Amino acid sequence: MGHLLWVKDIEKIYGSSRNVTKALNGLSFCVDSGEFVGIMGPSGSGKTTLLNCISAIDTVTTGHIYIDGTDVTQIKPGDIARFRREQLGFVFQEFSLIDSLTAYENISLALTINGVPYQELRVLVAQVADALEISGILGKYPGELSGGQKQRVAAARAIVTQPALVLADEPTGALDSRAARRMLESFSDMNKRFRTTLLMVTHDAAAASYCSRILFLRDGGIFTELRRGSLARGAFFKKALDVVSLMGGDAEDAG
Ligand SMILES: Nc1ncnc2c1ncn2[C@@H]1O[C@H](COP(=O)(O)OP(=O)(O)OP(=O)(O)O)[C@@H](O)[C@H]1O
Repeated sequence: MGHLLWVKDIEKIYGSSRNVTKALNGLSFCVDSGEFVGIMGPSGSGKTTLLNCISAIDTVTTGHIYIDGTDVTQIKPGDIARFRREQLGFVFQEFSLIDSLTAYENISLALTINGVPYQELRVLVAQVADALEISGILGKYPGELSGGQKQRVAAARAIVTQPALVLADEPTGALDSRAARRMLESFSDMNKRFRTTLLMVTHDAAAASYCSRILFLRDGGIFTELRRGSLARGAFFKKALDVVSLMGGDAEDAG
């Protein structure tokens, strides 16, 4: 099949006969291994619904979603948690770290659950901590970290299991612009260094300009897509802004 993620003709309909919302409307696209793909689109265009369907948090009404050849829509309920733990990494706007665990423990938790031997676990955590420049704060608790540090710990936790795909939903939404930039540089670095495949929902064209490709959703379908190619980030940002304004959004915020 060749593609790491293949979203094939999905529809997601919420509600019953009198109050129906088609959140996703015949949506199809592919992501290759090693891509860093941004998802943009106005509020209500289906971005979160899409991430929820890809991660089997929600079910599609029709269609199929393949991750590394496995049809997510056909996974038995009892196998979903394991599939998520082994194949996916998540980064959310609100960090979702466990406050009673140190940064090190937060990052290594999934490895412990997966039964990774202690020595191997130490090496894996050290490697991602180094890449995300958080080696010096691994002993701290989330309450002792800045927003940007917390988000880099969350990113380390997402990639330490070497998942097929990392899903990020507004990962810079709660960060100031400097911390956001650093986080996005970390994502870019993770993408290049570990060949991590990333799918990132964002309202922010500047954040999306770190991606190699941006998919623009409207009314639950693909409005258009942009490829960065050899463009400098600034030029890609301008192209993304043009699409945002064409879609009727605001220059700073497509939502
Ligand atoms: N649980 C639900 N029940 C009914 N309708 C829903 C539900 N979740 C989402 N929707 C509807 O589906 C559509 C897509 O919503 P979704 O949250 O995916 O959009 P979004 O692009 O992520 O928006 P935002 O940028 O505001 O987060 C919207 O019209 C929304 O009202």
